[in-house]
Amino acid sequence: MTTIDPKPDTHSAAAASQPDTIYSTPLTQVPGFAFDQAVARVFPDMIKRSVPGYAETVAMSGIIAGRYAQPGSNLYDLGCSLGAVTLAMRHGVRAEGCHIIGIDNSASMIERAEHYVALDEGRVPVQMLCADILDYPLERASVTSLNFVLQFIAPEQRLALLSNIAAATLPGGALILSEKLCFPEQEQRLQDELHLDFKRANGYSELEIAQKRSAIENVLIPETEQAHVQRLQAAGFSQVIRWYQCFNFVSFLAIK
Ligand SMILES: Nc1ncnc2c1ncn2[C@@H]1O[C@H](C[S@+](CC[C@H]([NH3+])C(=O)[O-])CC(=O)[O-])[C@@H](O)[C@H]1O
Ligand SMILES: O=C(O)C(=O)Cc1ccccc1
Repeated sequence: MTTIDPKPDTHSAAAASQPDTIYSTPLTQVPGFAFDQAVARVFPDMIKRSVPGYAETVAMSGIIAGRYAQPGSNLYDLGCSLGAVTLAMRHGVRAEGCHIIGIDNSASMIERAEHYVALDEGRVPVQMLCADILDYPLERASVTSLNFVLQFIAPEQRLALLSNIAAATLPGGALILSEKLCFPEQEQRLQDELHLDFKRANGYSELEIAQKRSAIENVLIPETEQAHVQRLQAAGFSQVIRWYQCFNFVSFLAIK
């Protein structure tokens, strides 16, 4: 029997991460959040402690890649950061002749991602590129991942990006879209509280939580589930399902 070996945690950055203390001391002015060197250094710890369900979306990207990868096609990890999804897809793919391309416009992220990919012993060729996903030409895509990335793209550019992805996707191909959601007022309060409790339980102080919140305001712009589903359909995907949700973080599977 062939078994899938997801391994993203031991193979990638997660094992070697430094603790996230970026917002632990009071800042006179909190700068807008950026994926710079300081963030890249602590990223595995930061995302694990900040995004409920992150490990599951990464691991299941490998499972989804196993089902949807087509022979001789490309798999894209757009906004790949340190390449966690890239490596999960690499260990999930069974089809022959596939290539995986990870793209991120943060040089600090790509530099580190290349290191983790070099340490990984996968059969499928992987390329890590420092580029803007808004103008990178995609082709012959069977599986594309946007794992908590669209939320950082200006809202007016989101439809064009998704339309480009859909146009480059082979019939029957898939897009995995993971996002922070927003909700009608009452549910928003409840989901926010649960997310805050998650951060507290992971050791973040009230100061860290408050300063991070201020840093991501107007940088991470969440939308409703309805807005995402409608836009995915408008972009050219014929079927959209929500396959996962943990508090205010969700993942959709869109099929062309
Ligand atoms: N226009 C752009 N072009 C390229 N990259 C971009 C752009 N805008 C933002 N990014 C990149 O998108 C990534 C978002 S993090 C993704 C986690 C990863 N997917 C993971 O599964 O570990 C999510 C988070 O931190 O919440 C960063 O590395 C940015 O540099
Ligand atoms: O920390 C938060 O509140 C988030 O919404 C998630 C996040 C995770 C990593 C970088 C920026 C935002």
